[in-house]
Amino acid sequence: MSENDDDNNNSKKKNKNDMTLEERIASGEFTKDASTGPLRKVADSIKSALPGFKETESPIIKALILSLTKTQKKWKREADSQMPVASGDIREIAGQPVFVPLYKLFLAYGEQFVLAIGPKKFVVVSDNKVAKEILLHQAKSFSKGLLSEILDFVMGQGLIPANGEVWKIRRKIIVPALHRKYVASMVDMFGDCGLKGSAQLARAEIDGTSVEMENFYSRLALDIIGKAVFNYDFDSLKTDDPVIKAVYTVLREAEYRSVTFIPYWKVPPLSYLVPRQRACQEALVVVNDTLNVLIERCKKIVEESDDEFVEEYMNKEDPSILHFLIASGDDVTSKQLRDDLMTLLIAGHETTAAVLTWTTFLLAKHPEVKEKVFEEVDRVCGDRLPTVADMRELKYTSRVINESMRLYPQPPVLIRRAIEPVKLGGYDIAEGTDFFISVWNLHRNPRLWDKPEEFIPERFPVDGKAPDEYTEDFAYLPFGGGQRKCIGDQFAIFESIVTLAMIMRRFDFELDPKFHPDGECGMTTGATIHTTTGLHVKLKRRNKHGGEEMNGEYTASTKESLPVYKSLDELDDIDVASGDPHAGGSNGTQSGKLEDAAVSISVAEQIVEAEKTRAR
Ligand code: HEM
Repeated sequence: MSENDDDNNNSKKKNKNDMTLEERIASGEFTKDASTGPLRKVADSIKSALPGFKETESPIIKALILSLTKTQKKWKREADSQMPVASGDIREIAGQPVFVPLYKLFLAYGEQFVLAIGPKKFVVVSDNKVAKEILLHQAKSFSKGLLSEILDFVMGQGLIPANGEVWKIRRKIIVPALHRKYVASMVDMFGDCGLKGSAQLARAEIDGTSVEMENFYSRLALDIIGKAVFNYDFDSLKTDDPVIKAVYTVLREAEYRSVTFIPYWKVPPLSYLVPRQRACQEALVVVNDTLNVLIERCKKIVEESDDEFVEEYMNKEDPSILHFLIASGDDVTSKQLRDDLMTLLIAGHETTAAVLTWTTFLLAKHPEVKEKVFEEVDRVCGDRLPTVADMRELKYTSRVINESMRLYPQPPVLIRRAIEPVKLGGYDIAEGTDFFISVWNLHRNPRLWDKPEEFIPERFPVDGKAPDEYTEDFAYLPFGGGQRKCIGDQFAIFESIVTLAMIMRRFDFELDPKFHPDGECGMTTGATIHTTTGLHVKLKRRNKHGGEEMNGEYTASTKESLPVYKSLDELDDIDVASGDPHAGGSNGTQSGKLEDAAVSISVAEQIVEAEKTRAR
């Protein structure tokens, strides 16, 4: 090859490197038939080498062309029985939320294709019938695969990553804990937390400052799930304590690992040498210490109580899932119990926070929908906290949440691995194949949805059944489907309805143009979809129908000098060196707070030391 050829190739490569994924799809790079392309090229070059070849009488040339055409057709038939392959390099999916390029590739390749990134291969599924096969009919042939590997450090054998017998046994034990009476009792707790949250928002409204709602919902959901799972009051709306910091460090690490392609943390020295890995290990110690103390405390209470364990058992003072599990006589190691609690904490926290964030974003962008929600919450809830009975009446609000989960599913992709050979959508699949079921693609597939990109809560009529995987034939999977379906779906829906109703009963809101000049907030992903900018809204008190009681509550709460909470990033600056777990202002005497949080504090102090060393 001459130097000129080299230069030409380089410049071609450079141009390709500069192209966006859309331009590369449009250029046909991905859709060219790789199996027949070379033969077509040979046939074409013979034809162009013989300008008058149509007229040629040469039987040899004719036979050659005929033979090439036949082989080309045979190869094409064979290629059609293979799944299309989108091969590329990591550029196609790095640096952006993974579900975005997967959607573009789905439009180019169809509803089932292989994504080959370097040595890794995944089958990407955007077809509801295939999703139904994987999740429902052939569920036993699939494990959580990569997800189990990614989440092992934090969830161990918890319900989300567990497989086989462990999963079967734990699911049977945990599901009864979320019984009807439990979920109903949680509605009151959601209301109490919503009230605290509203007070926080009222303060910002009076001050005229905008509120970053993604942070707000994350903290509110953490407070709720802490109480619901192990009766621990994080009180994160008011304080920034070391346990909260540790929980967020672990959560962020779980998200980071789920989007990082090279699992360097598996290399033993790196898990200690890389600062973020060391911080994660230390945070895990804090979280585990806290969980151990909670487990021991709960065991003691159960031992001392003479409650009889019956179906739908619930302790009035402590209705938590942990209390149910211990009272049920669940004979399990502390490690397994910790894995279960940690899994419930993570599963129930960021998901609900993300649903509330994106619902608020969509409502801010659609004032006509917002007005309808205002009308409904005013009419149904009046000036009292929402009740379980209201859940059936707040129909339009529910549909708004249903539609928000269609446009922004949390998580946007489900992960599976075939543990034996399977047949799917006419293709033979080998054991060990990894799958991405793109819920994002399913929820926006133009074959399955009318105007898929538009926010139309009315697509799910209020007088019809609430949409789920069965009403929509697996085209709608906000909580997954089949045997691994979410166990907290009802809990999460009620939590979202109550929180939204409480906030919207009290406040109107719009995007703060200072932070969202283009009306957008960007997307980035870990396990759930986050915004890139935060969700900054300006609040305006609603007093159209506000009765005395609510106005009273509003004034009383705003009199208290509530601290405006830190952003999640600012958690890194929290001063835990003082050893005061409630340095943010709380006196640490609320129900459920650990008296002996000192166990964690000493470890937290070490974290601070480690960070200081790192900063130096
Ligand atoms: C809006 C909030 C929530 C959303 C969108 C959501 C979504 C999901 C999805 C899609 C799955 C299936 C994952 C898969 O098939 O790979 C799942 C599983 C699970 N979810 Fe949720 N979830 C939410 C809230 C909760 C809550 C509040 C809890 C607990 C209190 C919870 C506990 C779980 C557990 C334990 C599993 C694993 C079930 C199993 O594999 O057997 N989730 N969730």
